[in-house]
Amino acid sequence: MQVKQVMLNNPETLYYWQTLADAVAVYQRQQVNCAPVLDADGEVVGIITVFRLLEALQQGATMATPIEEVMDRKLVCIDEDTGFEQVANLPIDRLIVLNKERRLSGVLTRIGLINKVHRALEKAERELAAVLEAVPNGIIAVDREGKICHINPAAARLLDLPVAAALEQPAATVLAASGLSQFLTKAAGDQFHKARAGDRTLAIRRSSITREGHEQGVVLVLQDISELEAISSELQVVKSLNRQLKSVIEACYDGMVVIDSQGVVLGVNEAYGRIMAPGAKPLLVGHKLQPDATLAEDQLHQLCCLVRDSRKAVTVMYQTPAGREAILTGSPILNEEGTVSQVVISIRDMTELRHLKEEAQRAAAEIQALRARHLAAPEVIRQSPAMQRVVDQALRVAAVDSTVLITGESGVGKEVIARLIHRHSRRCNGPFMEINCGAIPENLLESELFGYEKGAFTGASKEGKIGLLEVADNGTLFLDEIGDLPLGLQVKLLRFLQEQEIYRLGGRHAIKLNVRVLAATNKDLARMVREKTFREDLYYRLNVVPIRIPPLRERREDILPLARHFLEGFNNKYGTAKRLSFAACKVLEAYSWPGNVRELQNAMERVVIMGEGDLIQPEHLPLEFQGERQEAGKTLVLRELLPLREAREQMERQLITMALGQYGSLRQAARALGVSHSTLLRKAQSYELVVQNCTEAV
Ligand SMILES: Nc1ncnc2c1ncn2[C@@H]1O[C@H](COP(=O)(O)OP(=O)(O)OP(=O)(O)O)[C@@H](O)[C@H]1O
Repeated sequence: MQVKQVMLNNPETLYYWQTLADAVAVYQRQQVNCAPVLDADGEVVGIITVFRLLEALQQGATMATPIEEVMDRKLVCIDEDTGFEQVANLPIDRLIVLNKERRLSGVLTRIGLINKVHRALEKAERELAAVLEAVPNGIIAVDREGKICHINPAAARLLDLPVAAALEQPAATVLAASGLSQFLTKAAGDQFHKARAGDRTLAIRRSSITREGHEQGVVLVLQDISELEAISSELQVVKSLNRQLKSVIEACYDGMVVIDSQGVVLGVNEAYGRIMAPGAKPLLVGHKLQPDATLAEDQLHQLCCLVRDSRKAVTVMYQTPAGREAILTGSPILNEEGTVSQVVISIRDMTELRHLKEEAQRAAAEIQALRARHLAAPEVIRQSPAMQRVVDQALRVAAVDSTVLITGESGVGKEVIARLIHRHSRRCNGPFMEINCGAIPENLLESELFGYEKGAFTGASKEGKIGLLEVADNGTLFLDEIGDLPLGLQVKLLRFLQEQEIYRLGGRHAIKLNVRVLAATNKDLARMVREKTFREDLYYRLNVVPIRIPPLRERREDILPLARHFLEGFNNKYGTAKRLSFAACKVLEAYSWPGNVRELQNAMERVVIMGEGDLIQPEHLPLEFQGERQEAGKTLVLRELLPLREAREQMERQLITMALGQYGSLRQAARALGVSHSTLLRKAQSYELVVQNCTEAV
């Protein structure tokens, strides 16, 4: 055979020879013991070892001899398809590569093999390095000894150190500087962890590199999530703000609609439907407002246009088809260019608000009335037949719903009787309201009684006010000092008594009520009618049932029971134990009591507070009592200037009362007064006095 050349395992070195002897010499010189054999075309046709070659040559072998026959036993045969990776770890020195016909196609020594593997690995490594450099995540590979065997630029950047300073360094030390060494240990597991490194937030994941179940190293993947975190927290804030805004709008008692510049509804709450279009199809987000769709929608559309054009907040009033009154305020939201990007419309239901206010006022007034009623339980103390008659009358009249006019001097107990009537009437569970017509200026009195609508007059409260008549609905209104009611109001009161309905000041709607009116006066209303200072029609309307309470001096039997009643009350109040001496009782009984029961009540309180000792003597009583005692029987006491006719009437009334009280008989009394029996009877009748033993009620 003609062997032209032998290629040694070192591919860079080619040796040419003419004879086999040359080849053998090359082998020996290179100190190798095997080599491929190439044919004349340069194709590797076999492998041959030095010793086997010599041996085979000696035995006359040719290149056609099967390879197994000349193969060194230490060699392993592989075919061309077997990968380098699979044989790289085999404990062999030589590798023979066969072609398909199982003929030798090449040979690799360990060095050549490793070189080849290395080259492949280096290529793969270069490709991997390029990939690792390109990825934005930081990657740190740590070998079995715990040293960093790879760190990509992203990781070096995140840890703020040069790649060279980290490579081959103990990973625990390098990562300790950034506080990340804990993630090297198995305890960190293979899930993501969040950690701070400098001013960054990192997501870290640890992966083990294992071979045959043993950990060979660790790879840490680092990701900078600072921006992500910031964006995510911003997103959270925006989401939560959005949620808050939605719930605020929804929780609003007022209606709210947000509309964009094109008239498309961006948001609407439930209150909108309740106020503007109850029961109608709801206004939906995304709906474009149409000018002529519904009244409510048309209103929104118009308001939106007004706000868009003026770029200012606009307020309009709107009356819903159901008769509700609403105030709509549209406010613009301007964008950076200064044009209106959205319009926020708030809708306030004034009807509801007004009703609520009235309800609250009524409730407050009723509470006050209830309290007053419970606090002032009218215990009517009486001993005299005259007062007993008054009480009987009151109880009788309580059962019917008529108007009552209670007359009598100041402090006789008119209010007490009024309360008694209310308490025993069907209305006793309703309010008892009272007003002193003489204590309130005329202009105020009207609004107090009838109430007023908002803006009815200058200075009126914006929301309007409910009047006492309305508060007293289903109850009783006690008009004290009715004689002081101005003429203008007398007309209004009369109208109310006839119609049982009122108009508030500035109001156009009649309000139906169910109120019983009790009136009281210490004035002579009949005379006022004559003098045209009190309306006759009202007088007769009020005077349906008249009750006259006699002054205390005309019912002296009541003085001591009342005095003891008040004394007991004040003893309880002030923790005293005062009682009246016989002499003091006589003084009290003799006194004329111009201030009536109220004066007696005040006197008892003064004595309890000021008097010394428990037994009240005449000297403990107010000075005017003593003076009158001395003067009593001699002269008539006048305390104030009054018209002669009134003085004469008072005097006559007193004298007739005294005479009747003293003699008990009309004739004897007439004789004592020096008038005829019929004159006395006529006068007693005109003064509405009771004449006992002679006639019944006069
Ligand atoms: N018969 C009575 N029994 C118990 N207390 C009485 C009686 N009469 C009057 N009083 C008390 O005397 C005081 C005055 O009574 P009241 O206010 O009813 O009189 P009035 O006639 O309405 O007075 P005015 O004309 O000033 O309005 C009240 O404190 C009342 O409680």
